[in-house]
Amino acid sequence: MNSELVSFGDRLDAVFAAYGHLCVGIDPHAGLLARWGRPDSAEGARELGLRTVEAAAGRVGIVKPQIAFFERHGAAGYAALERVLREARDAGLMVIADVKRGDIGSTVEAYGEAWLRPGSSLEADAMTISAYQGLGSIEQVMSTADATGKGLFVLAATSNPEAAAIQRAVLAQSSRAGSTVANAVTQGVIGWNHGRPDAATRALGSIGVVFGATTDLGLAGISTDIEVPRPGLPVLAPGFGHQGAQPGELRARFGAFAGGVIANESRSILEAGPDGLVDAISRRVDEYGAAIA
Ligand SMILES: O=C(O)c1cc(=O)[nH]c(=O)n1[C@@H]1O[C@H](COP(=O)(O)O)[C@@H](O)[C@H]1O
Repeated sequence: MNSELVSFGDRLDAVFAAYGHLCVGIDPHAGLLARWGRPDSAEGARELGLRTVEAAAGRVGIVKPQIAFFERHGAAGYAALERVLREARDAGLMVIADVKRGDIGSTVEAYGEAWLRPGSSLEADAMTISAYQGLGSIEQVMSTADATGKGLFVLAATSNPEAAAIQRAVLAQSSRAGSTVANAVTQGVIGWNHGRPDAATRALGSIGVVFGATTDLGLAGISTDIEVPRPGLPVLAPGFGHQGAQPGELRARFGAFAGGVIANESRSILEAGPDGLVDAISRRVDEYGAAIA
């Protein structure tokens, strides 16, 4: 990594210190657009996104646009998304592009170029990614993220109940035989961060995992009372708010991982509508602040 580049993990650590752990999701569902009095179109999605960016800036540090809700409007949706991404980054927000990509290594690299390359019209600070094709398939993009100050969040133990059948399955082969899929992904990411040359000096790594806030991590084979070797593990945690998890449960649910948790709420905040957004965000900031203190 070039010596002047600030790693994603260091930037995230600074965001936590300045703004706390809340991440506002930008998910322009059709139902939310109706509630906002906006059309279910690319234009409506752009307006919801820009208004959310405006309300989030200076109050929270991170936003997570869910790309599916822009993609469903085709090319116009992508133009809307480009604008939202740019305005969010210009406003100083850290942006996690929720794209959940994954493929053979050479194709994953192309996804990395789209979402993480500095100067790309879709540039974000981090993206969500699936290691379903093997952790080896995302190694190159993990290296690229490290080298360019970007981050990745690898799906490990997601918030949807139907994920359990696959994510709790136990590996029969490999160096992690006997481990659940969820834990193998988690340990692989922890090991990657720990293996970076500057690991000992970093508070947080640049590669994180996704743990649903509604997920029983113990049942997924992930121990929350382990000592995580430096650097700490960034954890994108959706499932708060609409899906049922409450800010006050954060420490109990995440244990040793709590310090790295990015608590995402989308619908539960956006439901406040354009006029109630600032209040809804401010209230949650306080609740997570108390939960993490
Ligand atoms: O990667 C994600 O963000 C994600 C992972 C997961 O396990 N569960 C999950 O809900 N998500 C996303 O997080 C957001 C949750 O939205 P709300 O339930 O409205 O807060 C959606 O954009 C989901 O696609």
